[in-house]
Amino acid sequence: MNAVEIKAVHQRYGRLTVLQDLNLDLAEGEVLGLFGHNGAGKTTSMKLILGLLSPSDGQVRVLGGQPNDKAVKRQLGYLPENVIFYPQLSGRETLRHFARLKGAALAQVDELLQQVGLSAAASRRVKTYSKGMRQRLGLAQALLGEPRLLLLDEPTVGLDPIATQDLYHLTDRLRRQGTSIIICSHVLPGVEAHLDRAAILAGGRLQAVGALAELRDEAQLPVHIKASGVSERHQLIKRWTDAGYSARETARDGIEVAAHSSHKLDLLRQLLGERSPSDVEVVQPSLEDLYRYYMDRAGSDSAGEGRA
Ligand SMILES: Nc1ncnc2c1ncn2[C@@H]1O[C@H](COP(=O)(O)OP(=O)(O)OP(=O)(O)O)[C@@H](O)[C@H]1O
Repeated sequence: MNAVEIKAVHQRYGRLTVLQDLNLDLAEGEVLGLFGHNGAGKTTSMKLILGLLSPSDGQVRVLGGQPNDKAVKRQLGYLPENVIFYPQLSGRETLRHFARLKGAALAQVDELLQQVGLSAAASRRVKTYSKGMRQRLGLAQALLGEPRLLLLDEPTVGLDPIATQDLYHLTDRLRRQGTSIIICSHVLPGVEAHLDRAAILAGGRLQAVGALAELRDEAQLPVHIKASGVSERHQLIKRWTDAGYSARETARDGIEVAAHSSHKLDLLRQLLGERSPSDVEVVQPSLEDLYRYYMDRAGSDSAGEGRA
């Protein structure tokens, strides 16, 4: 059974269609990144999964049931984009309040405060918390009741680099325990190593979904080979430029060449065999590169639709 099944969903607000024919599944224990521009439809998709909205058309099933079923809701955890708490309550009181609302064990509260690094601040009022601390409290709130499905909307906003890493280590651990997770984020660097698949939305349409390797295969973006300490690099650059590659000099006897992935090994052999570089790095297209590719493609598609 999939944790989430979204089939042929259209979502309209009045006359505005914000999701068009959305089809998306999430397997149990899978981590999916959901990306898209402002207004692409990410939060709307989350709200459909949470049962806060009913689809105008199509079907959404969550953990084998209806999203608004109470038994299903109890197994969901949600970190909203803007977390709002009662400022007068302490962190611990806040979590106890949410635990009661959710029917989760109060015994979890201190354990979760520790997990998100808020034990020392547990008795302080939330109004004295920094933005990052409030975000961590929001995360602890989402983890109450050991959810089988966790939805995280912009979870790293306000988190410092170590707290961001800790968050991703936590999602890694939850995934190993079988939790299904959807992460919506505009902060792409750092997240890709923690995803099974990425989904890219633009203008309410799903532009791409798959493992990063699959998206790389589809997008056919170039791999960049960078090397430093290359002897007689001008000859090599000339040879590669003549062969149609985009090659250039970089600092400190460096060289950089962009090539289709299928040419990578051949270029590496030439580089390593003849020029004995002091260092070599192969840079695959990043999630950001893929995101930009699919956004550009969506832009030119809709321009095409406009002309038709
Ligand atoms: N309650 C509402 N009534 C009318 N339109 C809405 C409502 N909620 C969202 N929208 C519109 O639906 C579209 C998708 O919004 P949504 O919040 O899902 O986008 P998002 O991808 O989460 O954006 P962001 O990255 O800015 O959070 C936008 O055009 C938005 O203006």
